[in-house]
Amino acid sequence: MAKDQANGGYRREGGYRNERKDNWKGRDFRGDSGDTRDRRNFRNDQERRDRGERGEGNYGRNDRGFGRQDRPFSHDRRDERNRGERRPMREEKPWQLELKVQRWGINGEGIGYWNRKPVFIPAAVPGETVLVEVEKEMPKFMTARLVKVIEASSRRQQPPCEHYQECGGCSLIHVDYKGQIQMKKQFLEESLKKYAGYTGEVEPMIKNPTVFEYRNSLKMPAAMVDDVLETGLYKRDSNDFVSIHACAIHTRGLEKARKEVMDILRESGMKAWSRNKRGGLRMLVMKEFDGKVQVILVTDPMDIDPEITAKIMNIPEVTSVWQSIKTERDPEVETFGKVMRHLAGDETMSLKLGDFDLTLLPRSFFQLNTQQAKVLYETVRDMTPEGDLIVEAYSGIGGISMFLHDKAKKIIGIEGVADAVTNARENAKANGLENVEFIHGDAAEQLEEIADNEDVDTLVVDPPRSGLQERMIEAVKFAQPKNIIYVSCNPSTLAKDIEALEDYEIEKVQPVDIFSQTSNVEAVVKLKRTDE
Ligand SMILES: C[S@@+](CC[C@H](N)C(=O)[O-])C[C@H]1O[C@@H](n2cnc3c(N)ncnc32)[C@H](O)[C@@H]1O
Repeated sequence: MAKDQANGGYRREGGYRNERKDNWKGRDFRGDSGDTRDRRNFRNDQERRDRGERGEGNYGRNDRGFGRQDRPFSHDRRDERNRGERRPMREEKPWQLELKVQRWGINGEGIGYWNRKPVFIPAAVPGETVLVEVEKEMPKFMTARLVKVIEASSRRQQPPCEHYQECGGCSLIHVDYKGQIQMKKQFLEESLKKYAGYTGEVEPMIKNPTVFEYRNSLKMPAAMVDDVLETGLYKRDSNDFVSIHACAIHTRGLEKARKEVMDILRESGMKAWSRNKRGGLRMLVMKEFDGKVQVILVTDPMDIDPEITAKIMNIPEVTSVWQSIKTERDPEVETFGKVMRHLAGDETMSLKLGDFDLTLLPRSFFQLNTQQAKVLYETVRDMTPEGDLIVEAYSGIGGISMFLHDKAKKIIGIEGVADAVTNARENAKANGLENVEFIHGDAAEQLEEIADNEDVDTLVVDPPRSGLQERMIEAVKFAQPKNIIYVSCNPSTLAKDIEALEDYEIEKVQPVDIFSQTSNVEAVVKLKRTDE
């Protein structure tokens, strides 16, 4: 893709949607291409893989929904075996194989087979014939790096990103949008079938009208590269830092402001944190809503020069600057440390979502795609029956509860992050919603307490990727709501949770595309108690 020199990124004219497919035949792939944006995610994926969850039969047993040319043919596997590749002796590395890609993996990788063993190949597309280099052989699966596409899928497209081979964040960016939607729907269908025994309808995906430049927040680690402060990511399965100069899914406002913030930090002489020195930038976190940007500098213990803060505040889009101090004692998986300092501008971010004005503090969660958050909330509203009491567990800053305000006499949201509860209460008040209230606490504990005193008509849950904890499954069984609206960003945990709930059957499954270019799948499922 041509670079816009002045911008240091991509040409903006025409947007990314106009990117054309390339001829991929014979293209040489170098470097890694796994899920590397967030090491935490990678570890989760790796753990899942190690537990075998991602192995045989997880989904995509057939390539339903793909074009004829993409379908695996019955002779494919025999061909692979007949090619007679043998495992090389140690000294013969690298070990290369030519494989036919048979189906999708749950992280958007292609899966081929070698001697009946699944081979996970990031950046490969079902239907393709590829040359791969084996990276790892485990008892039940293998992982491999794509070296060359010998025969390309018609779904393959030129990724509009110079970093895509190293940054696995957008694990489907090499697939056209139709192919992305097919992969996601298939993942959802297969998960529901495998874990929940559901073979009914899955509604057509509600598409994302803005498939690039939609992501309203970024979290990027900092490092020194040739003595220059950079933000980027860690390569798959390693501690190797890669500078990211332009991201195709961050909003334009975020990317513009990020470049300006980094210029200011470099000019000021700020260094990246390193283990053997005190002070320094660990991570840059930024959010953009309605054209306004919040900057959060996550640092080792240090004072930030007020001149730096003033310069950052001078960037036209920036309305808020915070510092989070993170030490070795803070959990590595947490983005922020215990100490948050408000340095300048507004304390909260504000945004308009449909008819509602919402505010949020740095620690509060909000959906990564603002436009699709509204669509998601409207979908939840449309699928929620009227009743006396609706409880929303995992309510964040209260958006869903607020969208449901006229569906019940009372709506109670439960949220574990105190700042988010503060925001949710203020949001309900500011929007004049007297029947919507919020409790700070653990979803399971609070749901049990509510259900001890009142009948819950509908329970809405929107848990993290890990799904409902065992304790929450027990709490739901105790509360026995007539309906459950399950908002999920992970089909595997969604389907397992539905199975664990036992007394509920699926009435409707509505996928909503929120995270285009990535393999993340969002879905809203309506469940009804079977004895109702
Ligand atoms: C996927 S977010 C959904 C937030 C909200 N529904 C929205 O649309 O913005 C999950 C939320 O669950 C909260 N959470 C995670 N574990 C929790 C628990 N055990 N009890 C209560 N809230 C929890 C997180 O802080 C986060 O705000």
